[in-house]
Amino acid sequence: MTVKDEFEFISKIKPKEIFQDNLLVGIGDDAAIYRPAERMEQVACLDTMVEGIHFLKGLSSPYEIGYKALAINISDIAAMGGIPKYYLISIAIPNSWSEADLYGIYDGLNDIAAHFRIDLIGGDTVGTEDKLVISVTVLGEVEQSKLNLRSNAEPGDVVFTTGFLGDSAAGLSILLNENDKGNTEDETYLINRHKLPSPQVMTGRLITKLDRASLNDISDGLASELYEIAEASNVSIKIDESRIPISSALLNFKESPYEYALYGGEDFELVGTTSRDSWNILKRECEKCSIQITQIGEVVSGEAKVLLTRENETVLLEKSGYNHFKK
Ligand SMILES: Nc1ncnc2c1ncn2[C@@H]1O[C@H](COP(=O)(O)OP(=O)(O)O)[C@@H](O)[C@H]1O
Ligand SMILES: Cc1ncc(C[n+]2csc(CCOP(=O)(O)OP(=O)(O)O)c2C)c(N)n1
Ligand SMILES: [Mg+2]
Ligand SMILES: [Mg+2]
Ligand SMILES: [Mg+2]
Repeated sequence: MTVKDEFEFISKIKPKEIFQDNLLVGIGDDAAIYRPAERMEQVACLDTMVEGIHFLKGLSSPYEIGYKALAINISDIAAMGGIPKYYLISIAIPNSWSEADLYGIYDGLNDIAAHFRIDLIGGDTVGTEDKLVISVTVLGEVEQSKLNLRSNAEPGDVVFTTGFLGDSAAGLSILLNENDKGNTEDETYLINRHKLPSPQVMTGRLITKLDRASLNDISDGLASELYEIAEASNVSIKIDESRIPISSALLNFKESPYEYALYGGEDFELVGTTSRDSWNILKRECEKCSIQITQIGEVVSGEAKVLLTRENETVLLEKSGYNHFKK
């Protein structure tokens, strides 16, 4: 690794500002200690990004890699309706990465951490011979008995999603396939949707206030996330393709954008279900906060499956999406 001194490196990446009052011991001892808030459940998640699998060094800057590594984890906390509070980083660094690259990664981490007011409380730094690997753990809190589980869907529910879907996959396709990348405003928008996701914490918090909701963040693609909800809840989900929210940039990029929206992944938007009454409340609350949220279908009783209506024809949606071991 190109870091000259592990201890100097750690002292340089130690945050200058602490956001959470309940942090008792941060970076600098054997482990961090924080005091959990009363009447809240603790929520924890970990996702890893691997060079060559989740990003390519030539196509994403260190800043973007750091930013996304934390964003995708905050997104999992959002999918539990939680408030992200603390994070830990494990980073394995090969020789081909310079010290400046590493500080770039931490600049990206710091920016999104400051936005959500979450504190870096620890981690681990090791050298490796091959590719850079960055693992992030995020810890957060959510109100007791208000858990937005994948198993919470019930027949009669409205199926909804936030934001636009498919943009990230289109951005990746531009990055991988086009010689002149990001020449137009649309291309720049799509590439940024891929590199700098916006975890939907505020929407997750609004959903936590509802009586009951099932919720997932979209990392592997809409189809895959819907199947997870259908299987965990043992219900059928019916969606209408024409209701899937597609950005004008994606429409301009691709005549048939739905493949990206259904199977592309890495949107880091939320998809979920809730009762019709709660949906009306949620829609109003989102409108007040200028959050885009769209009904795309409904839950019906029946075996665990996902049905797609396309031009008046209803078909079984292919259970496909990103899978690390099926290429
Ligand atoms: N290697 C592992 N060891 C233990 N638990 C794991 C491992 N990989 C995934 N999990 C757990 O399996 C569940 C599903 O993981 P994953 O599909 O990666 O979720 P997500 O798509 O929301 O990031 C989560 O509860 C996660 O913590
Ligand atoms: C170079 C490159 N190739 C392909 C992809 C696409 N890709 C990689 S991982 C992934 C799915 C999400 O990652 P995963 O590790 O499965 O996240 P999780 O579901 O655990 O949140 C996708 C769509 C990419 N981002 N970069
Ligand atoms: Mg995961
Ligand atoms: Mg998830
Ligand atoms: Mg995830």
